[in-house]
Amino acid sequence: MTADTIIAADIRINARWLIPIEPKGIVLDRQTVIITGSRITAVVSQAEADAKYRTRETVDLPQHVVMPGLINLHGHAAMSLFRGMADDLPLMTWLNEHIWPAEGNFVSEQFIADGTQLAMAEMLRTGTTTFSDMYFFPEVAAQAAHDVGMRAQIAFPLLDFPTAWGSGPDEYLNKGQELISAWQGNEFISPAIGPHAPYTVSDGPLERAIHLSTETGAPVQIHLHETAFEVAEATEKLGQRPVARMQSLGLLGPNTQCVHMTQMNEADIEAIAASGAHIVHCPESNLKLASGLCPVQKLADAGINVAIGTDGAASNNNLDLFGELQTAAMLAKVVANDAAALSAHDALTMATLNGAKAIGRDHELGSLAEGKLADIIAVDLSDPFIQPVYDPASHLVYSNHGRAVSHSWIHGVPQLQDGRLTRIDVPDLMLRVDGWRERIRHPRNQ
Ligand SMILES: CSC[C@H]1O[C@@H](n2cnc3c(O)ncnc32)[C@H](O)[C@@H]1O
Ligand SMILES: [Zn+2]
Repeated sequence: MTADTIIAADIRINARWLIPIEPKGIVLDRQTVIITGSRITAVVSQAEADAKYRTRETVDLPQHVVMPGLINLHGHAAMSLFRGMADDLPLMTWLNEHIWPAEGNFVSEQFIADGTQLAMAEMLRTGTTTFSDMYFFPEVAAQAAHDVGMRAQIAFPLLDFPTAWGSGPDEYLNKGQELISAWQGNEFISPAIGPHAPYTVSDGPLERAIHLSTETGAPVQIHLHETAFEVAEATEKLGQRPVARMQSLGLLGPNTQCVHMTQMNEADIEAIAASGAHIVHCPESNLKLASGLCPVQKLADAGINVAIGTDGAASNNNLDLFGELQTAAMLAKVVANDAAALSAHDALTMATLNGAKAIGRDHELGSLAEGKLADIIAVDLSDPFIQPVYDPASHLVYSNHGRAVSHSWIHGVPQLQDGRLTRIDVPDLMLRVDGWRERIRHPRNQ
């Protein structure tokens, strides 16, 4: 090889193991990922990298598995400030008696800025590089994610009633339109439309949300079939199950992400499959609020794309997507009565490529391949809790927790180095978070 055949690049990551996600089920040994600017320009053996590439930086990860960054497809980031505030309650009691009153008292632009940063710190520490958010002041959340350099789908909220962010559907939709105009086409932030749920949004605003989605191409994300109560109440009051109502309104389609999806019958599954809508599975929130079970394997067998999300830290109570995968894989087996349901590799695909598909970005995110964006994580498998290593995919899902994530890059920019965040001032953030704890827990607010 002569000097002029040597290729110049920016970063070289030498990994002990590599899980590219595509092709599915593959684990490669001693591979190198080459990054040039924001993209992966090669995935080659370390010997080939030695011969062909010269980079300005080399990162040796001799005990690590390298894979695409995780995609947390459903959450309410700033609700991290309400973590542990109201536990052991069913959904409607949790919302009506605790969360909605607290949101009325505390949600403001500063609450969103600080809470979103807290959530991003946790997500980055545990391997997430792209997240989806549905919460108030989405313009503040979008700016917060952009400032840190995280990728995010930011869905503006749509409800029938007033909140800290607006007086009702007209204002939510007007402000939402502004959010879409401001961020559409941005490489980091994808604006989206977030009608809260069938029981909080009536037909008129839902139809306007569908129209806005068709007009702008912005995806819709909605909580749907979260609890048995939701389905029973809708059936009794409206004579229709929520999935059927969404189908007749025209909300189901390839640009729609349905979150939770418990209590599904055969007709619901058929309707979702035929529409091409995506499902976002949130197993830990479903378990903690005793909401119900999502039949993940059955949905996948029906050809539905199933992604995964943590939901907010007030109902989970963490944003560790590796922990969520463990729960998802374990639960899928019981629900399907089949220990082979949702294998470790299927679970990893759910948190990467399936998430990318749901937001329409699988051409550039969700796997490690030449030309894709350099959103990459490394997990250190050297600790006793994760040894010995026969199959790194098994450990990532069944033995790991996000605490073993050591490095991450988003758009080729390092976000986590040896477990330390590069773009968030954690001590300063903790002071602000503690200020919120004092305000929220002050006796006058009890
Ligand atoms: C439309 S802004 C988000 C709105 O949703 C509330 N919320 C948080 N978690 C859940 C959940 O699991 N189901 C339904 N609603 C949820 C949040 O508190 C905001 O008010
Ligand atoms: Zn939610």
